[in-house]
Amino acid sequence: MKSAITITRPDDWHLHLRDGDVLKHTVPATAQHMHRAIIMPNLKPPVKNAEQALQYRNRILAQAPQGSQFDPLMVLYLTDNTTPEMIREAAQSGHIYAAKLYPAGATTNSDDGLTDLSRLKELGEALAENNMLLLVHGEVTDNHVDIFDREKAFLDNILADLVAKVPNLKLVVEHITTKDAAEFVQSQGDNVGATITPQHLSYNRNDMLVGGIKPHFYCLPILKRNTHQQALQDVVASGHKRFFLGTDSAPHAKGAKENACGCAGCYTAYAAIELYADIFDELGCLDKLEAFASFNGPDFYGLPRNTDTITLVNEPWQVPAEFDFGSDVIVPLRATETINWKVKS
Ligand SMILES: NC(=O)N[C@@H](CC(=O)O)C(=O)O
Ligand SMILES: [Zn+2]
Ligand SMILES: [Zn+2]
Repeated sequence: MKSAITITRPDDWHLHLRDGDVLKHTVPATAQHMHRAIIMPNLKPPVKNAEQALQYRNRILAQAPQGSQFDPLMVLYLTDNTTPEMIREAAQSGHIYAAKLYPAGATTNSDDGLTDLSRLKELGEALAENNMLLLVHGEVTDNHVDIFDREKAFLDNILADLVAKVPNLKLVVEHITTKDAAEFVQSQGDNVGATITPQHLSYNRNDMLVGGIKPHFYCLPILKRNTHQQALQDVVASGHKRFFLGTDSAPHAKGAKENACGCAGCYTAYAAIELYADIFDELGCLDKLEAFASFNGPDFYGLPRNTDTITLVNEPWQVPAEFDFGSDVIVPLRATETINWKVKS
């Protein structure tokens, strides 16, 4: 068994930092080991234009630890009022790399998301022209579509068509959860990639539902059956270069998770790279960790790879039961459990 592994410094290509006082906690958690992170714009209210994105970026940078090189890569939230001109302005700002599609109603703070998906062609063309990516929360929201089928329905009914209509658009299917999504991305050309979270690699819906309902496993898209989990594990173990690290770390206060109507999202940023190292180790593919965490993301985005390294050592440690975020208490994924890998400081 390996006792240490040194990899190029990773980045997180899908992260929720939230806003306000919690930035004091969320920003250092990610900045401790990640150089860059794609910052999700689903605030209340959302980050809808370049000016709001740059202001949000400054609030994030104000909380980065002294001497940190942390670079928040900002994202525009697409609404029914987003115009190609707004996309151009965002591109010119120098800090906004992508726009995010939240089908209205699909997930946390998506109410202002796009309702008229026929506009995707026009918006996608504007993004491609400005060298920006489209990031998608890939689930349909139709009431009659079962929650476990919503990702596949989105690929079949919306995404396949968009890729065909705007083939030069770089597009990331975020936080994929199904064999269908893994196959969809593999079947596409170089402009379609995907992020995979620690929770979707580690768990399936039995973990969430057998023996009692466990709200800290509830995230969107929802955990699927074990055959889908297996397909995600297989694709990372294969080392496919269009799949990369995106934690989707999405903290919600303990009381909002342990609730009659609990919020969707798992908090993983406290140990992001360690969680993935644990999973890859268990899958017997630690040799694939560096590309997944540190090469595939920047290569897909067309950004330089990081040049420094981090070292992970095999030193088991126990995850706290809770993190104190000032006025909120956050229960992390794998609370009280043991993680085998630790970044050497
Ligand atoms: N993944 C989640 O379950 N929740 C995310 C939103 C999202 O990424 O869909 C959040 O912002 O809480
Ligand atoms: Zn999402
Ligand atoms: Zn997310």
